[in-house]
Amino acid sequence: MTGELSPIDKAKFVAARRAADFVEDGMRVGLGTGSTAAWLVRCLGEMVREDGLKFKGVPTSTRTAELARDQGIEVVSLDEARWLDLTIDGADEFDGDLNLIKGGGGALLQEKIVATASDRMVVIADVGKQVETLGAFPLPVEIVPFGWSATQALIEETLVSMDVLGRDATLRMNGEAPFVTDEGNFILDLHLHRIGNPRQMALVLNQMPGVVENGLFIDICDTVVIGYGDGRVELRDINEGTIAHDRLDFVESENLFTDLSD
Ligand SMILES: O=C[C@H](O)[C@H](O)[C@H](O)COP(=O)(O)O
Repeated sequence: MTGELSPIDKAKFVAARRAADFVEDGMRVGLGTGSTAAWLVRCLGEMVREDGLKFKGVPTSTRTAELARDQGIEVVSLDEARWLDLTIDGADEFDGDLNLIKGGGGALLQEKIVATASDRMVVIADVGKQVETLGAFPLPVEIVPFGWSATQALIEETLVSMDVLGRDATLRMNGEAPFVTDEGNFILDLHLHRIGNPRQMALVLNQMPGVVENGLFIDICDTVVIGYGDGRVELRDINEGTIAHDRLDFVESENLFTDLSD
């Protein structure tokens, strides 16, 4: 069964499985969105059902909320939890300073609010998400629908003077209609290729009237769990660098892996 899954899926799985061990009884935990975070939610569901793990999960999207409930996880809102011990989420890119691009799945706004309300953010990612400089992945920016093309024009104009290689901002579509986020907004994907100064970019974007939030997560992530297709995982901490190398035994975890991928 494991042989039918791609190395990238295995890498996502092992990162998620390793990070699930950070969750302890009684914690309030932010649950990310995306394919890697979905592995995490399934792993945690298994731990709730099989091992009696007890924690409250705060989802970062309606789809994560649905999956978490299906898995038997107790789901509460951020307003009920107020403050979280931990958030575990995926990323589209991470750099050497553990700064991130997120929002490929359109959930960046709730993800940033939840991660910022947490004592610790752990990112789970396959090694292909690691980059020297952020920006090859188009940067998602959540904008209000009103006057969206004026916001698009303002962003493109502003990018001309910044340390980026591209300036196209394309409206994300869902078939024939604009993609709409859980908060009822649109997404512009900025094709920058290289973001020389992510901190400055994040500040400049968030100062524009139509912009709600951008997908740059600066100084938010504390730890990255990097998964490899052969089962290896590396834990990298913002202060201490690499803190552990592990390997998940696919033979031992094959049942879990098989059950979860159904
Ligand atoms: O909006 C989506 C999120 O930021 C995801 O965490 C990110 O796009 C990574 O997703 P995936 O794990 O599917 O690559």
